Amino acid sequence: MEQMKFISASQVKNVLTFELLIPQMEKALAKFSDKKVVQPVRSVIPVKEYGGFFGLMPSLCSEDNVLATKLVSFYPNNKDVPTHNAVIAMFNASNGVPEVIVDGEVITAMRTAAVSAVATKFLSNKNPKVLALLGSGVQARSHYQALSTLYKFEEIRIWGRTKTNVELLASELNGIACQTAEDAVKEADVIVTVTSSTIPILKKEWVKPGAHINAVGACRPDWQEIDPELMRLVSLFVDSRDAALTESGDVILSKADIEAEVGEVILGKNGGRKTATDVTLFKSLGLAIEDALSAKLVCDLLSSSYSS
Ligand SMILES: NC(=O)C1=CN([C@@H]2O[C@H](COP(=O)(O)OP(=O)(O)OC[C@H]3O[C@@H](n4cnc5c(N)ncnc54)[C@H](O)[C@@H]3O)[C@@H](O)[C@H]2O)C=CC1
Ligand SMILES: O=C([O-])C1=[NH+]CCC1
Repeated sequence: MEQMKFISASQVKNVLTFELLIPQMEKALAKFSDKKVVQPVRSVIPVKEYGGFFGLMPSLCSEDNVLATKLVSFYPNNKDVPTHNAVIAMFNASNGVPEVIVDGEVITAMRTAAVSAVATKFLSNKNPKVLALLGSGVQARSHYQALSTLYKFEEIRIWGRTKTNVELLASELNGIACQTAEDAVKEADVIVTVTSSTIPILKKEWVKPGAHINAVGACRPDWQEIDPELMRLVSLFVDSRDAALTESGDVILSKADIEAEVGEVILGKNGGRKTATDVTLFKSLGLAIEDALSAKLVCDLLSSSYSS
């Protein structure tokens, strides 16, 4: 057997851009909702001693000849190493031989934000001007970059649990560090929740009519980021219905009705936002096919850069 290749985080960073990734994630969401992907809801085992979790995310998309699995850990209490770590193992779909291991840290950071950018493109009102970020970690930075690929925001408002991190991020993004989550979101057209909170941090009363929310944290059935009353008010879109009903505390505990998968909106099977004053919310949990198609894109970009 040929020696298996390894693609490092810095190699991923060198070739992957949001301009390339956002359209790829649009295709991933559409293929998923068009049932072109074989993918079980991820299995997750808690690592109770350390407050961590370990997830297995396999997927097959025969039309792209992609057979892969992401292995991802999330340890929200980590201090000196990243809280999310991953590898993506790519197998040859025609004979089952493993071919490439791709570092999954940068892919997880970028593909999650690229997916939120796609959801925002299909669900938000046109020309959003004020962006609010609740959280100041890896995904907050990545979401700013992905959304700024599509929109020119006039104001970036940031709130988080740790004041110094919020101030640092605000100075990096030329944004406004807010004292409270309410201050950050009350004028916002697009709101992104990217925290490791397990209890609601975004309240219904603060959100202006017409806003769009990307709710990205709270990936356990007993964790929440969003006030249940807000969940019941919004038009709710998800990446996967099955995953939302299995993994999302925000969906399960609020008993909010799911309007559609974002992939169904992309495919034209659902009309998305109904009125300019609706509040739309995309509940993101992360799909294995997003990782598989991102890793394929990285492999294709690297092989074209070697051959040119
Ligand atoms: N939907 C998806 O596909 C993905 C979701 N995620 C989720 O997104 C969230 C953010 O991830 P990262 O930015 O990579 O993590 P990170 O560790 O870099 O940042 C986490 C942020 O949450 C804040 N935080 C932690 N506990 C909090 C609390 N109780 N209240 C308020 N803020 C709190 C931290 O101060 C920090 O700003 C996590 O919940 C993570 O699991 C991450 C990757 C993919
Ligand atoms: O899709 C993903 O990689 C994750 N979703 C929540 C934590 C990690």
